[in-house]
Amino acid sequence: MASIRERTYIMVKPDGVQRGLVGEIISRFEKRGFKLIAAKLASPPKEQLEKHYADLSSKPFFPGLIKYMLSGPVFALVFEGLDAVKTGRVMLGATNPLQSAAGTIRGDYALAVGRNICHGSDTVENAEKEIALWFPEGIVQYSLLQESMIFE
Ligand SMILES: Nc1ncnc2c1ncn2[C@@H]1O[C@H](COP(=O)(O)OP(=O)(O)OP(=O)(O)O)[C@@H](O)[C@H]1O
Repeated sequence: MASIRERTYIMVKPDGVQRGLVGEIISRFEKRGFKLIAAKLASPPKEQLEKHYADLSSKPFFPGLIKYMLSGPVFALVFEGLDAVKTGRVMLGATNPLQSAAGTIRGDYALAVGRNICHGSDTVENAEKEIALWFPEGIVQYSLLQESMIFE
């Protein structure tokens, strides 16, 4: 059964930050009912981005992906809530924005796969690894007072 304590790592990529979409992306997750438990603007070193995307290191687009991710700051976020990983991916839309449904973040704000605005964890296991990589200092613990209005 899906947990209401499931966590996902969401990252606004450099194009999303430059285009002023940080607030919009946070707002969509907050309005959906997800609890914001960590957030920061960061300029990560190349090694951290290579670690984050290690599973793609053999892809031909990998060098371009790392260059793009190094082109400006990213905004790192962790949200908690029911089925956060899968629902977060649905909210982001398909990897290639040309295939992303309207109403999704990529479907509303992006056109190119190499400029697709945001990242979202693809499994619960990867989410936990990514949260540890991006927030070694830990996340913020607090109670969401409106929780009984979001979950049964
Ligand atoms: N064919 C491609 N050309 C250029 N960039 C690509 C291509 N495929 C993927 N990417 C970039 O690599 C990122 C990671 O690809 P992956 O297949 O893991 O998709 P994803 O899980 O939807 O994306 P993300 O991990 O960023 O959420 C994509 O979001 C995109 O920025």
